[in-house]
Amino acid sequence: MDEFELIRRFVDPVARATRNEAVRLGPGDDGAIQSVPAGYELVFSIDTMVAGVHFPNAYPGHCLATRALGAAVSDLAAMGADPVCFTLSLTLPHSDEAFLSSFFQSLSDRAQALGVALAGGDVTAGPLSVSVQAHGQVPAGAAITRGGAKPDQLVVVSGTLGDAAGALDMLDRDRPNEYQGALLARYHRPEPRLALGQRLRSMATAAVDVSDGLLADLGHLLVASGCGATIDASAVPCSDALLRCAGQGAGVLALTGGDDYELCFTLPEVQWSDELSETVPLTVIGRTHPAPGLDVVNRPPGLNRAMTGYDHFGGGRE
Ligand SMILES: Nc1ncnc2c1ncn2[C@@H]1O[C@H](COP(=O)(O)OP(=O)(O)O)[C@@H](O)[C@H]1O
Ligand SMILES: Cc1ncc(C[n+]2csc(CCOP(=O)(O)OP(=O)(O)O)c2C)c(N)n1
Ligand SMILES: [Mg+2]
Repeated sequence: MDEFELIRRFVDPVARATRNEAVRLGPGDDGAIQSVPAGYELVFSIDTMVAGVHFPNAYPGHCLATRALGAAVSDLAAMGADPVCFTLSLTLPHSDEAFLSSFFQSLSDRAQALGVALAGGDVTAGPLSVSVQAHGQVPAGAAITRGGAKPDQLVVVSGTLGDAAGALDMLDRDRPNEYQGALLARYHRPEPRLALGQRLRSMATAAVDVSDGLLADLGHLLVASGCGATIDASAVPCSDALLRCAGQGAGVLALTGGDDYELCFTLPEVQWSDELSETVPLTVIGRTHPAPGLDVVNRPPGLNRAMTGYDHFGGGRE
């Protein structure tokens, strides 16, 4: 199958199935055209996933599609944006039909569920990697950035942390038990917290999605905001599945493991209410303060000072 047949057979049907009215021109031209309503701003972000780095070298096409799209759209959630469309850059060692059908079928299903249209992309031959640029929109001025946290605000996280990192050493398991299966699902199928991000638009002062690890990503938020925080490690939410699979190791995974794509955000205390947890459970894990730095109390066994999260040039989890 040549490049153009691949586009005709696999890309075009997904573009048709996911099409929305904001995409005025989809795949087929030199560029795509997206209309942004008056009073809105475009939010966009690109993420690349490389075989052997972000996913195992032997990885089913359908898992790769859900993982790459979920991770990319998660950045829109962290900004409080409404998802609109995406472009896809695919580098493939060869045009394997079975792999491509599985990849594009799952891409189509997931894109429809997340409300993003495939607007364009690129296909090249080479070592397997996938880049997804996600586009969203927000009312002008309403995006949540990493830089708005102020001292004496709550530090909150969604869902549970450490699950996807807990799955790393079971990725090649044929028959996972129920708990291992739950962790693997978190790794293969990231769930961008879109509804939460949109809800937080008028409330959170800063937000980040947890891709590298909580300590690393919250650290980025604090540096951007020019303040510090103290968090209680024993308050960081871990799933039952992680506790059963990782035991004593769960605490370190929750603080330093990446790939969960939960949101971590700061909130003035007056904005806190239980009903914020409607779409996903939320947990207050600490509070910001004027002095820079991230302090962790009730540190779990095995957490050393240098561990924060994934660094591509620092040898993985530091
Ligand atoms: N090659 C690059 N060119 C321009 N900006 C970059 C590049 N790599 C990273 N950045 C920017 O640096 C910031 C941090 O990147 P990253 O850690 O990848 O963010 P995220 O976790 O949201 O994907 C982002 O704002 C991103 O746009
Ligand atoms: C097979 C495999 N999958 C996943 C990981 C863990 N991992 C790889 S990259 C990464 C960080 C997230 O990727 P990055 O490109 O930094 O995403 P971004 O922060 O830009 O969203 C993590 C936690 C691993 N070590 N091995
Ligand atoms: Mg990135």
